[in-house]
Amino acid sequence: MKPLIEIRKDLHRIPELGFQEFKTQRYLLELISTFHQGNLEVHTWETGIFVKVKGKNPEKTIAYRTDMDGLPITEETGYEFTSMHDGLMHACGHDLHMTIALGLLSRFAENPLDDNLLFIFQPAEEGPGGALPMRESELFQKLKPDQITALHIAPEYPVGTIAVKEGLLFANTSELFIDLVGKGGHAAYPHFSNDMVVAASHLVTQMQSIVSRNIDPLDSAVVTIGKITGGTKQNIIAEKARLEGTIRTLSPEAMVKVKKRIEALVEGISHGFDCETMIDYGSNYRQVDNEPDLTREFMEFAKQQETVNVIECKEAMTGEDYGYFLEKIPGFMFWLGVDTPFGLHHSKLKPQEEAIQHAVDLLIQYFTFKGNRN
Ligand SMILES: CC(=O)N[C@@H](CCC[C@H](N)C(=O)O)C(=O)O
Repeated sequence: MKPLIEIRKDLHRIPELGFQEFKTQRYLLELISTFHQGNLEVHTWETGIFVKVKGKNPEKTIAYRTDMDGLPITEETGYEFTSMHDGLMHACGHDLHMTIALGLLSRFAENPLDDNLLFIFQPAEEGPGGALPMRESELFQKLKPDQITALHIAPEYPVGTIAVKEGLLFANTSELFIDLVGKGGHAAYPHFSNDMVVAASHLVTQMQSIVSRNIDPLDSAVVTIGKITGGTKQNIIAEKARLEGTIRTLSPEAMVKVKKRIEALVEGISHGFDCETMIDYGSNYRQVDNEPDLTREFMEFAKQQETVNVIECKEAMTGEDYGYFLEKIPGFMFWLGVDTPFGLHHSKLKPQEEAIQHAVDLLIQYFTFKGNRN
């Protein structure tokens, strides 16, 4: 097999958006077809893939899940293997996550464990969310694992460090799209128009009070508007404006509360500015809740590995639709240190590639510990 570092470069060159991971799927299938096939069962699902490695004497199935999609970001890493797809980039580490899965799969294809392993290559993590429909698919119901593991790269930790905690690791998320429609007109005659740039600006400012005034200070939430569009030209009053954002909370209850407040403020804007408003919550992800016993066992196991530094971290406001797998299957996710100054979703994100082999070595040990009975 090609060195893992080269595989990661190949995958890095071809980022694709959610449910459009056609080249990525083809690349993965071609590579997997070069692995020892005797113990493998390969199934495609939409642009994703399930690969079962049949165990020698299986009593259970242990799953490893990786995401597959990239982000709509124009890459600025300066890599010689930079994205070949204009405006798209693997800026959240899914190229590394997939490479780690391939490293594990090639190893266990040749040397199966007593138990079955299931590799889940999941599309559309960044949106609209592949985990829930994949989990609900007939295929998954047939292959259903007893335990599941996943990792996410962490720019802030050195290579060799993993960070994890029992219970809540990632937040509940909801996308947020708000459309405002008023009345356009000549910039010199504001009194004949109904300006949606002004209405949208008020709404953005008002929404800042939700976290500071409606959420218990000892709880936490995020309301971020990441994109505003509106209007057509500098001397035309904008008839339409659109806000695009995301909501993050540490409990499903707080998510309901934040949404209620947004709805009340949006209704206020539509009365106050005499405009039409529409709210769309896009895709919603369930919190990532690590099952305590398996997480503790994994942490204890990892601490015994000489090359691994284990940190007990705090929960983060990032989201992950992997939470939907954890809703039904006991398991956990952990952060993998990749030591880079630029954060997730940044156009200059350059994870240290040694982290790949580090994760593969750790997970070979861990799956062998969990899936062999001698
Ligand atoms: C790990 C990570 O960065 N995940 C994404 C998940 C996207 C959630 C959804 N599309 C949203 O924007 O709310 C994140 O942004 O946390």
